[in-house]
Amino acid sequence: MKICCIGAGYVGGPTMAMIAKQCPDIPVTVVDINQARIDAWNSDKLPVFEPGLDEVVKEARGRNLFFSTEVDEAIREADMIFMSVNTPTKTYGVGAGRAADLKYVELCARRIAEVAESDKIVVEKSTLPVRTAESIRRILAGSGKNLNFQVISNPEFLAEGTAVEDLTAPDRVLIGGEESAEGDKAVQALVDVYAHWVPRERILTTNVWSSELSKLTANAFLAQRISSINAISALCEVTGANVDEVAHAIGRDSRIGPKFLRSSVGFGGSCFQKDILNLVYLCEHFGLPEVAKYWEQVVAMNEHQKRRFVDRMVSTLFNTVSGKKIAILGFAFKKDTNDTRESPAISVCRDLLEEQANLAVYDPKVEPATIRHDLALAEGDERVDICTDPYVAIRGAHAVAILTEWDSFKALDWERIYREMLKPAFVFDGRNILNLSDLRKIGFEAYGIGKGGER
Ligand SMILES: NC(=O)c1ccc[n+]([C@@H]2O[C@H](COP(=O)([O-])OP(=O)(O)OC[C@H]3O[C@@H](n4cnc5c(N)ncnc54)[C@H](O)[C@@H]3O)[C@@H](O)[C@H]2O)c1
Ligand SMILES: O=c1ccn([C@@H]2O[C@H](COP(=O)(O)OP(=O)(O)O[C@H]3O[C@H](CO)[C@@H](O)[C@H](O)[C@H]3O)[C@@H](O)[C@H]2O)c(=O)[nH]1
Repeated sequence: MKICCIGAGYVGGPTMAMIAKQCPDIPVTVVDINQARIDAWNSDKLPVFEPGLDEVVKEARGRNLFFSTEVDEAIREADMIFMSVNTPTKTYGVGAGRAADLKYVELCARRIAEVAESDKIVVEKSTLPVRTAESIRRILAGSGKNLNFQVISNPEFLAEGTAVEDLTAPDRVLIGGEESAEGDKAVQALVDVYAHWVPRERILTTNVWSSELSKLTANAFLAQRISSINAISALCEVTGANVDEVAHAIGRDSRIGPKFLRSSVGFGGSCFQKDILNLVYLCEHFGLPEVAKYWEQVVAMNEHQKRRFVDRMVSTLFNTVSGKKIAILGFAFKKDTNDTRESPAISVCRDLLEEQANLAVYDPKVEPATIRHDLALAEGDERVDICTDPYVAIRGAHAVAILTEWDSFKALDWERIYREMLKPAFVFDGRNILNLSDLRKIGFEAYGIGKGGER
């Protein structure tokens, strides 16, 4: 058995590194058209920051894990091909702003159809709309070759920042296949790969459509929990209730459970918004407008939460931030990642710039070039200073906004920060990681999400 994975991104790289680590008997080649990315995977500075990933890659790379740009060769040699390419929201034409753009997936399928010389199991690892396997099958069948192509679905549930942990001990692995003898054989081949380290009872097998739909559904449910608690946070702020206490109290009900109830400035990341919009589009496509509207509200509430955070900052800062220095702590969409895709920090910073604030941004892992790109800053734009030291970012600022829950922010010397800020010194904790009453004792005017301000 030989494995190839097309797409060496946040999913392809870590998942294949884990398979290679756990299955030393299986050669795994990860290919990508992006030469710089492949070079980085072959270097000491991996393109993806994930705790524990360096060790996993170092153990397997060169032994049975390879990164390459030789896409055709890897396809030809493999028995099983994972498609782990990006599936962003479509920005043009029919379904723009909602539907998933499947052009990269289709290109992969066409490439496989063109160069394959033997039977292949094609695994959908990318997140795809339900029934994509049908299109892939048709494209593969169009090759006119007398080969057996089995298309199975194996969505990935890892979260960034905990990818290695999630891949080492997944809650479940989901594999969906065609309901036929050939389909069962293909599913079994992938079950055998995961069974190297995942307990058999955690490997779920379903039909292919259930598997595809379960991925979108899982993300919709997860994001819905955040939007639900964030909706309640707005009510907490005007009533004197504390959203952390409410979350704790409801989470103790075993039917609700305590996880994923952290109120925040809003959810980010490359998946939640994209996947919900994809679900919304599918519902509309299948003539279910009420269902579409229901899920769309999860995204609308998230937009509202981000905007509400900025509005609260501006109104608290005497209704203007024009010309004021605001320190931004954290730019990644969550801690322990250098990924900024759909990070709430992007919209918060853009809105503050719109209000003519000057920003000093510090993030321990995000590259300055990424921040400049995300904020669409022109060369020499002096409104945003990207700092490598949090104390420099905060010195002389009117306010600090915490936008990512990096642990290091809790350990900062807040007494020193208070001394070095303008007074009154405001803290807006968009992640509820700081103890507001301690900050108030120091002298700060401190605000959290879902908590009243200085009283
Ligand atoms: N990021 C996550 O945490 C996460 C988790 C679960 C599922 N997913 C899903 O996994 C898929 C991949 O996500 P990602 O975050 O890894 O994306 P990514 O953008 O980091 O990586 C995708 C890679 O595919 C490459 N690629 C695109 N077309 C190609 C082609 N024709 N041939 C070779 N390489 C090609 C790109 O160059 C890129 O490096 C998406 O469908 C996403 O929704 C992502
Ligand atoms: O209680 C919470 C939990 C998360 N978040 C935010 O929600 C976003 C997403 O976080 P998380 O889900 O942990 O990270 P992702 O890497 O986006 O992972 C999600 O998206 C992936 C891609 O589809 C799935 O594989 C994962 O299962 C799913 O958790 C981040 O901005 C978090 O800060 C909150 O605001 N409150």
